[in-house]
Amino acid sequence: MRPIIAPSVLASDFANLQSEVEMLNNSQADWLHIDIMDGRFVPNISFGFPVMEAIKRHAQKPMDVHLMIVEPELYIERFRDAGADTISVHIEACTHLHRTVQQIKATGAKAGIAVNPHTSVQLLEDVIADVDMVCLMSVNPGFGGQKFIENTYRKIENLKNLIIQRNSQALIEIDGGVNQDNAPLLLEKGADALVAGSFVFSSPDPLQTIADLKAVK
Ligand SMILES: O=C(CO)[C@@H](O)[C@H](O)COP(=O)(O)O
Ligand SMILES: [Co+2]
Repeated sequence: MRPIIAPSVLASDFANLQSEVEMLNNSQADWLHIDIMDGRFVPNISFGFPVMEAIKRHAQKPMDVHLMIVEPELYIERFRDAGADTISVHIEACTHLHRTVQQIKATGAKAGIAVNPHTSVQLLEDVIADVDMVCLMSVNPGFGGQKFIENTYRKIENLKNLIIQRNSQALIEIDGGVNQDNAPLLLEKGADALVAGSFVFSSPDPLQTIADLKAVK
């Protein structure tokens, strides 16, 4: 199976957001990855609802929204209204994770759980059957352009085993430092979806870079 490619709009040129989104529409990207940072869960602030709605007005592909915010349960419906197709919340930010997953699904969005590099995937044991996706962070969240953490390969294996054991349909998404060099092994270990920000938008030809990632086996 060819990977799902989800370029992260965080790395795009915000002064030319419409043309960046149109480039993604014309590319082989499957999803638009939307990074929401609140300056509390992570030490950075990205953008909020008005920008997301502006992206949605031009996007012709599903929006994969990665919430790096505390108390995400307060904003799930608003992110859905702003155009989210998948909403991922961090396990580290949710006291009542099971409830928040049900809340996301009740909006009609797909539910994802994002997991920081230090967090064991075993903590997902009792919720994995309920989710559509697990977003494994392969950098510490908060910034684009960071170095990929190698331990991610082992975590994919552990997560894949858990998904099989629990008869879950969850997709495995890898987020942070993804490039053409690490993509083959990520897919071999069991990744389904690859987020790529700086690798795509800093490349001389983003359309070709996305096509090259899509072609990785
Ligand atoms: O969630 C995050 C960072 O917190 C990511 O989605 C990054 O935005 C991916 O960017 P690169 O590491 O590919 O530059
Ligand atoms: Co992200």
